[in-house]
Amino acid sequence: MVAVADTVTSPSHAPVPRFPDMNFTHAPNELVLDRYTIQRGIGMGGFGEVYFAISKAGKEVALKRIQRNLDVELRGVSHCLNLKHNHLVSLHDVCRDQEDQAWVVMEYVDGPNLREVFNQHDAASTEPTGLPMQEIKRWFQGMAAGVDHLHGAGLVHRDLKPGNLFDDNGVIKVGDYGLSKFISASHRGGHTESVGTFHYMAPEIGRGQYGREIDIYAMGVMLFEMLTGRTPFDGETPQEIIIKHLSAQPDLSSVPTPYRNCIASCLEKDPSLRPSDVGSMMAMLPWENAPGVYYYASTANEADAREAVSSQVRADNERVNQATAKANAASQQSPNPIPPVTLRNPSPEEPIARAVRNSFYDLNQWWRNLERSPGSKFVIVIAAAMILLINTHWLLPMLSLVGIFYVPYYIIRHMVLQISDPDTVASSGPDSSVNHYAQQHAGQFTSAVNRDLNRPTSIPTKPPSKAQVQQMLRQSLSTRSRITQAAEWTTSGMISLIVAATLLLITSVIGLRNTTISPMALSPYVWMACVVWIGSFGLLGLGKAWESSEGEGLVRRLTSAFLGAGVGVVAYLLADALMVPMDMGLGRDIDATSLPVSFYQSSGVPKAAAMMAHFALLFGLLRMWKPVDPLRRARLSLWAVAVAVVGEWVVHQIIPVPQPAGMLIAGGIIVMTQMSAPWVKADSVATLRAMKV
Ligand SMILES: Nc1ncnc2c1ncn2[C@@H]1O[C@H](COP(=O)(O)OP(=O)(O)OP(=O)(O)O)[C@@H](O)[C@H]1O
Repeated sequence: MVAVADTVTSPSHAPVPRFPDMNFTHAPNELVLDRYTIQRGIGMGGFGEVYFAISKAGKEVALKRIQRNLDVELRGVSHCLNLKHNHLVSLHDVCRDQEDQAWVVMEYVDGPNLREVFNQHDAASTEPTGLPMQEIKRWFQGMAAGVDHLHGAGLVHRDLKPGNLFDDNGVIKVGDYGLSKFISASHRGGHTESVGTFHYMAPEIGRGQYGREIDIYAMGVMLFEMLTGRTPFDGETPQEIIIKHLSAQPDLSSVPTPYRNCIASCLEKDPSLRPSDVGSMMAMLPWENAPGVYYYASTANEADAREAVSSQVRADNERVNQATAKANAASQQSPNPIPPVTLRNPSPEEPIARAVRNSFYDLNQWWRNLERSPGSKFVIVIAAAMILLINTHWLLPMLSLVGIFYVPYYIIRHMVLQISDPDTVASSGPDSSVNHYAQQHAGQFTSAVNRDLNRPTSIPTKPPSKAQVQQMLRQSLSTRSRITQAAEWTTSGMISLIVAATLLLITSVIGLRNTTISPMALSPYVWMACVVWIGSFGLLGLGKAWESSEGEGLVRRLTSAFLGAGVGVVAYLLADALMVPMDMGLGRDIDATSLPVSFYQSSGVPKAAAMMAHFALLFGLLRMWKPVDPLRRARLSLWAVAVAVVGEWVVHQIIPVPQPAGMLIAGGIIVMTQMSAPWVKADSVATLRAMKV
């Protein structure tokens, strides 16, 4: 053994040794595995020593030298090499040296691990306190994204704990995944195994069950620790801690209320009672998703998950996770399981977009792992730039062409999926806002119910009534900030703009199929599309403002009528500007001469007042805001469209407007608002009701 840490001549950017007193097997400047020069020892864990080393090409790596007596199945560990994710510490290689010593080569993470952050925080305070909320969110969301990716790939971490979470220049990364599975557990432990390791171990580990629920349990423990500065089950010895895991109930009194339900659920002794996946767990927290982060759901994205791993990995996981399958089968038979709130991304990523994204990711990974000197890398960049420049004459037109076809296809696909997706908690916006909705509804609902019933843990008795569920959902909606609401409104508005453009295309293609296309022929269609969009944008705004309560009917009708009047004015002005003939269809039902002069010209053409009155009556009479309510029964109800069209016809009998434009506008507004407005699917509500909270 050589004491190395204090004799290191490490590069200036290398961090200060964390364990200066430790004895490491390898000394600085020693070449291992024929290509890595040891710089210094970083630390020792349950599996062996970890070194900071530099490859021949100058790349920084962390080398884990597995303890000699451990029985390592390297073939198994190598499966983890397939996993690439922003929130996972990359495993570069797993190999043996000439002495048959096993090594794991991985990405070197410069920043501290969460254990070190906890220690620093503890040192600064006299009694245990939680980390700042922003930090908790950052660490936890990063961990969740990494663990979710592992689970999606069919892997269970098995050793989640603060020491395995790293802060890599602001990006939280999960390390050490998969290793414990391939290293014979019976040999693990050694002199470095600390009591700390046992704080995060789920009770079923003792029975040899290693489903992903053990990771959920560990995440629950860590969330508890981040919030309170203590672990839920503590003790002097491993045995004491294990007994508490097996039998004691966590004391959640020091945990802030919005997090209690989630933690209580994660710390259930019975794995089948825990959230079934990371997405369900995150949905129970009062947080929005980090931008661009989506979670696999237990059932929803299995197809995507399968794509993420090779068949070899799956075969291996099947073998290793048989115990998990048994546990899950048992859980299905167990009485009264709490159904997981599985809320999913409504539109699986478009295949071409995914392929492009993956290619960029692979390119990026290849570049980062490329063992070339900075000089040769520079030459490669210049060569690539030259090749691109020389080919711009055909590349640019081709890209534009792809854009012209691909962008509309992408948008339409996205919209169609939003409507047809059976399990969606729908939203008008991009995926992030869907997840946001899902989280708001599920997470805040459950915590709100518990708050309401003054019940901190999740031991249920009676499911809430439908009215209670609705009230809870509205309550949860009311907690959202104005800025969030405004952002959602704008997103809905953008979606409805696209729907309006699509409607314009469809109606004009049908309407003008036998006519020569001219600006004059096109103008009524453009006019209708504009009016429909303005009407639905206004309604979406009302819907957003009113979504958190049932509201007072008369006030809403009056407000809605005002909005209708505004739509009427805009319709009138636009018709004037676009020179749309406004006398079409007017004489069909009512003789123009019998119309009031203040509303109509002598030719029967409606004045602004007629348009205002018509749409005000329509909007007030039909309660047009109803199709925008996120708790409406169906996302797109054709009944609502039919009612709007018939209602408009009835109003037309009293205050005529051009037809069939009037009916098309009324129907169009209802179609567009329903397609663009967020919606909580009835089944999701039923699932929430079924939760015995
Ligand atoms: N990829 C890495 N980059 C930088 N430091 C690392 C890396 N992996 C591990 N370390 C550090 O090396 C030390 C030992 O890590 P190791 O994972 O072996 O032990 P552990 O997490 O304490 O225990 P266990 O082996 O039970 O997971 C820790 O201080 C850890 O922060």
